Amino acid sequence: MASEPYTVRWGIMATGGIAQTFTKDLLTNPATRDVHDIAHKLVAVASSSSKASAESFLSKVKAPDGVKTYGSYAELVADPDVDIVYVATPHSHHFQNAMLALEAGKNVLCEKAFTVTAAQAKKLVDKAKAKNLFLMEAVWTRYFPLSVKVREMVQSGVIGPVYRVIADNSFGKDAPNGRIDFPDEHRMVNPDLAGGALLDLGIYSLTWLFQILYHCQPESEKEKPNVVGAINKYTTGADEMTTVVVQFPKHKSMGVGMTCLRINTDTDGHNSGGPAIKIQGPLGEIQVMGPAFKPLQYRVVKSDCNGKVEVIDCPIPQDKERNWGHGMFWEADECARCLRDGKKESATLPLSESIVIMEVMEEVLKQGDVKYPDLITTDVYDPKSPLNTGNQTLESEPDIARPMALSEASSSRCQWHQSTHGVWERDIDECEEFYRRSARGDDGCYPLTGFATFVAVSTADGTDRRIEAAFRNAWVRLRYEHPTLGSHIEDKALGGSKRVYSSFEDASQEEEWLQSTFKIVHTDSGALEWFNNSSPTFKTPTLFLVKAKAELGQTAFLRCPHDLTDGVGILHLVDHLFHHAAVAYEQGAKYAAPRWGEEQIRLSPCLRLAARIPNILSEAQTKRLHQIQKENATIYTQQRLLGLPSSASAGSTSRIQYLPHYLPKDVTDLILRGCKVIGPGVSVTHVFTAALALALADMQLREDDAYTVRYANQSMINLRPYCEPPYNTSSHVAAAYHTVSAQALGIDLIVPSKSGKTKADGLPQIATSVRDFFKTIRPACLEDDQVTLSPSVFKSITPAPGANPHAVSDGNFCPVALSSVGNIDNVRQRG
Ligand SMILES: NC(=O)C1=CN([C@@H]2O[C@H](COP(=O)(O)OP(=O)(O)OC[C@H]3O[C@@H](n4cnc5c(N)ncnc54)[C@H](OP(=O)(O)O)[C@@H]3O)[C@@H](O)[C@H]2O)C=CC1
Ligand SMILES: O=C1OC[C@@H](O)[C@H](O)[C@H]1O
Repeated sequence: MASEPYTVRWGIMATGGIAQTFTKDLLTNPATRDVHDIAHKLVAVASSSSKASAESFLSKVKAPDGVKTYGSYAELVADPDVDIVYVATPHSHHFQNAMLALEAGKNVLCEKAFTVTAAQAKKLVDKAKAKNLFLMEAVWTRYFPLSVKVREMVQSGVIGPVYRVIADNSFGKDAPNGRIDFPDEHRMVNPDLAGGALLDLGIYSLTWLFQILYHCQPESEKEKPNVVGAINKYTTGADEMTTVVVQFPKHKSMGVGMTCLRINTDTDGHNSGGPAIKIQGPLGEIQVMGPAFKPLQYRVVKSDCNGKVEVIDCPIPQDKERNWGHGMFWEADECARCLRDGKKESATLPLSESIVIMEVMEEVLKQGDVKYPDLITTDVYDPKSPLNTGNQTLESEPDIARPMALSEASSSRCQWHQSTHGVWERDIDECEEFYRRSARGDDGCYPLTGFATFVAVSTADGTDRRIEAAFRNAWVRLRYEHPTLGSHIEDKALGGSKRVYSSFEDASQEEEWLQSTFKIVHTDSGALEWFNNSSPTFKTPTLFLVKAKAELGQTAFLRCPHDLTDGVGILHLVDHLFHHAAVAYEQGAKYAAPRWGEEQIRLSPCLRLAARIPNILSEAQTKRLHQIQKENATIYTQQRLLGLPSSASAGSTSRIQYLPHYLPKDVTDLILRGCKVIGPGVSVTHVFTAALALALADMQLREDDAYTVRYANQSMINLRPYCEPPYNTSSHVAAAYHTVSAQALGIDLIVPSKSGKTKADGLPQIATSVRDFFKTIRPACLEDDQVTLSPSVFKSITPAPGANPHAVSDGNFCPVALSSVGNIDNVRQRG
């Protein structure tokens, strides 16, 4: 009678996609793949989000009764019934999670990519050795009988010495507008989760290069490769297309490994394009049909075969009772046999080989300038890392969903914290990054300006000096009240950007700041003319007090980088400035100077934090984002779009020109009454947007026949009211708290024919459509999509690093938008 199989007791860490697939494989009957010497038992599963997730996981995988569920990874690794932990979290988490299990004395099977850096991989290996535990990277493909057979053929010299291996593992996820069809938060493209083509998919191309060119080298001749890599980066900063050349000079061999998120290895889904992997020797080649991670067929093409290609199918055995079989059970079987035989690593993928592969990937990412955040690249183990805890504390065991948990984790980097004495810093968010990258090269920043003109009532001697002194004091006070005005963005040493604020330690520092940011300007032209034609570029918030010879009044121009405030915010700041100036003017020499060093408590957080936007979208939100992006794509692509014809901008200078329009009260009243006549809820903004579209239609070239054009635009939404207190108040107006609507507005208009009407028409109907659109995008609450999707929307329109955001790709089309700050009376609260 055959002896009882050796049974391994598994603990599953995480409840995502691959954890389910793997566990379903574990639950298949080994006899269905002709395995009788070992068996698997599922004893526990843990979710870092909640115990409920672990419970729902069990029903999804149709687990037998009696499997334990945990709401934290820490509890799983402490379970004495677990022999081995399968780590099925994103790459970003592998080092901390695997270490958590090893430290607790558990054997570990860790999903690929093993870690984010080679140093992390080495630390795991050292820990496993020190604790005498089994550790293996879950590169399941290596354990396919197909892989075993191909390695055997190579080693037996069927095609002679292998000189070259070419392998590709690419996913066709190209999407409109330069996007890739994964939300930016998805682990495939999100740098916070170590996303990118190489670590996720390219690793399989490297698996083929390595299992043939490196693994099959005799031990005594093992040669690490030279590495050359090329990377195209995606807007998130992760790699979207990567090619790796590994060269083994002593063995006269080379491998080319490719991966991409825009094109498919297998164009038609039937492998008509040929093999994903070609293993080439002088006597022929072995072709492996893709996908590289789950190959089901290989072909042997001998140089003397006269067109007779040997084709071998290797289907994955199915457990008919469970109606399942994916191919991950073979790596699980390997773990079981190693544990049974007391082996601490798998000979099929030795740990030293996993480390060399990590070194290769790290080198390629370095050559391509892909950088991951410190939190996930550190090789210092921290059991309390949010990567281990999901930011839950075991004591309270809150049952919170993942989005908030991660938001907390990454938000810790977005929180202001003191870095050195008197200096505070925090990471920036997507909104700030958008404005930062949208700056034109010749401007210091993406500028935003608020200004107001005033007339001094007094003509007494010294009034002018008193006004100057009042504005100077008011400017200092404004910065003290809104210290973020004294901050700037800079690059972090290890990638990414941060906002930095330095307080003043003495009067000379305050004076130095005033010298560079408070400017009195005397001009012979008008103030606005000076602004349009002569105002200098600036990098940090600057106040220009302009005295125009020909004008009675003076004008204060407050200029800020747009990453630091928004349209509504700058008006509030101007309002506050004038309030302080009035008080300082009144008080004269008695006006109290601020006490620096205590203002930092008023530093404003980024929008993501102020509105408590989760870092990860829920499944439903992701779906909605996708849906909206699809709808937007049709809005922007299915019609001729309305813009300024190139002739309209002929002769214009590159400087933005501000043109004031003063409407007398009777005209304003007429417009307001007209809005009401059009329909309930129709506002000036709606009517002006409609009028803008019509004016543009009037400017289009007339053709013999009338034709349809589309006015398309995404409008700005003020999110300040939806931020948490106190960020919803005017105490935090030195912060960009607005967003671009997720949905695009698309309105079709008719450009009349040459012989038709003189003007395009339909204003009431267009204004009503604009009103309806604005209704749909107005956030109902903090949890509204417009708030939650805001970072994703900003990310999707952020220019790629190094790209010129102002380059016009279509000379005939220059989009036009109307930005409205609404009723200014709402802003003027301070008199
Ligand atoms: N071998 C293979 O064929 C495949 C391997 N993989 C690998 O498996 C790993 C996981 O991939 P996959 O299952 O597709 O990913 P999923 O996003 O579907 O699942 C990941 C799981 O990790 C846990 N997790 C913990 N922290 C986070 C976080 N901050 N963000 C997201 N998830 C978190 C979650 O489980 P919980 O909330 O329960 O803790 C989540 O469900 C990756 O390393 C990937 O490379 C993926 C697909 C195929
Ligand atoms: O390991 C993997 O293989 C299959 C892919 O679908 C997945 O993205 C990747 O993680």
